[in-house]
Formats: sequence, C-alpha cells, structure tokens
Amino acid sequence: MALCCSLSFPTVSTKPNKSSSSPICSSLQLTFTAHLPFSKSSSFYPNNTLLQTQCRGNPSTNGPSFLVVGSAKKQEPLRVMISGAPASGKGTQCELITKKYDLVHVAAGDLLRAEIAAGTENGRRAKEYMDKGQLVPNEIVVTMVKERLVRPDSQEKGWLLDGYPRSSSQALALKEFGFQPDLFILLEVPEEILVERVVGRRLDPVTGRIYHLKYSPPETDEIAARLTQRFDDTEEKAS
Ligand SMILES: Nc1ncnc2c1ncn2[C@@H]1O[C@H](COP(=O)(O)OP(=O)(O)O)[C@@H](O)[C@H]1O
Repeated sequence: MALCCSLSFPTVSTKPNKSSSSPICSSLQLTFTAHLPFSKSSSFYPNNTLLQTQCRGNPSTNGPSFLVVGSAKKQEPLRVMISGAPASGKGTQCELITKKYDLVHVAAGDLLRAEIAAGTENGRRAKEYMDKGQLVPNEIVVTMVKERLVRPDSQEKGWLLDGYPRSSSQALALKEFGFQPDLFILLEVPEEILVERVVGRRLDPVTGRIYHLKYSPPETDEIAARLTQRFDDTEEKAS
C-alpha cells in the first residue's frame, strides 16, 4: 500500500471484512472485473474518478470484501500493475483481467524463466537467485521488464504487469523510464486464509489444473489419486 501512495497510483484494493454477507469468493472475481472502470465507452466523472464501490464477502466462504477506486484520465491503452501474496488469487485475477480487457500479461517470473530457458547470461545469473528463493537483482529485472513493456504489442494493447515491482526501488526505476500505471491492484487476503489456501492446494500433473482439497475438490477419485503438492506450498510460504 505504501508503494501505491508514494507513487500516487490509482488503487484497487481488496480488504477483508468478516461481518458481512452477500457475494461469495468466486462471484467476487466476476463482480470485481465487471466493475473495473476502464471500458472504452466509459464517461468521465469529476476529478477523474469513474467509480468507487464496495462489495462485501461471505464469511462462510472466506470471500473478501473489496473497495474499487478507478481513474479514467485516459481511455487507452490501459496499463495496470497487480500485486498480492502467494495464494491471494493473483493468477485467477490476471487471467480474467487480461481476457476481459485484452491486455498483454507481463509476469516478471515468466520473463525470468524465459531468459533461463533461452540460456542467456542474464538467465544464468537470475537462476542462481531464483533457486535460493531470493529476489533477482534489479540490474537484471528492471531492464528485462522495461524491454517487454516497450514492445509493440504492450504499447498498442496496454499491459498488466504481474510480480513487479517487488520493492520501492523497482517501482521508482520503472517510473524513471516513464512507465506509470493507470491502476494498481493490490489483493489483500487475511494470513490465516492464505495459509489454508496454500496448504490445501493440489496440482493435477496430467492436466496442470489446480485444485483445493476443501474449496475446489477433484471431480473424480482417479484425479484425486494423482494429485500432487508443490514442494513450496507450505505454511511458511504464505506467512
Ligand atoms: N520483480 C522481481 N524482482 C526480483 N526477482 C523476481 C521478481 N519477480 C520474480 N522474481 C524471481 O522469480 C521467482 C519466481 O517468481 P514468480 O513466478 O512470481 O513466483 P513466486 O510467486 O513464487 O515468487 C521469484 O522467487 C524471484 O526469485
């Protein structure tokens, strides 16, 4: 949140609120994106704010409530940054947002893995840090992200930047290159829910689909039998 304030990003933030009823977590995702206020036909409201709305989660399903504040200084292309802890639902939101608004999804982790796969010197150096679970130095990451954002598809369609920035120095570095988002989305989920999600998360190695033992159980016994757990899906990761 400090990042958003210091750089004056318009912010979308999800906030926990256990004392309420109505939409559940899964419908939150749809409501959430449906209300993002940057459709091309949107009209302008005073002081550039198109929408401010609140939605409350269902305590029985751990659905968070959220506050959406949107800005419409310009209509397109849209530039969005998204941030959230592991298991905060970032992957799901990224998929929904990029699909709905036809943005280029730029994930810092994916860019790094592509460098490694390409066998570049940067990839080789990045791997040393990633293998230890450490952040890759800015001199590698900043240039890599910047180069992806200046590519024609990002410039023409707009972008959703995921996994970057992870520090204020990364945010400032990108700002110095002239990249400022129209919107910063911060997914905030209570720690106990993150732990529950991470510990119950399972991967189907055959289809690549992610299940949750409680919230999204496998459809058949056959799938259940082959589910695996990611080695880093531990309580420590979420906390
Ligand atoms: N913005 C970044 N700055 C530095 N290192 C990063 C950044 N984004 C990703 N990485 C590196 O890549 C790894 C994988 O990132 P990611 O795919 O986002 O998965 P995770 O959510 O497990 O961190 C991170 O653990 C880190 O080493």
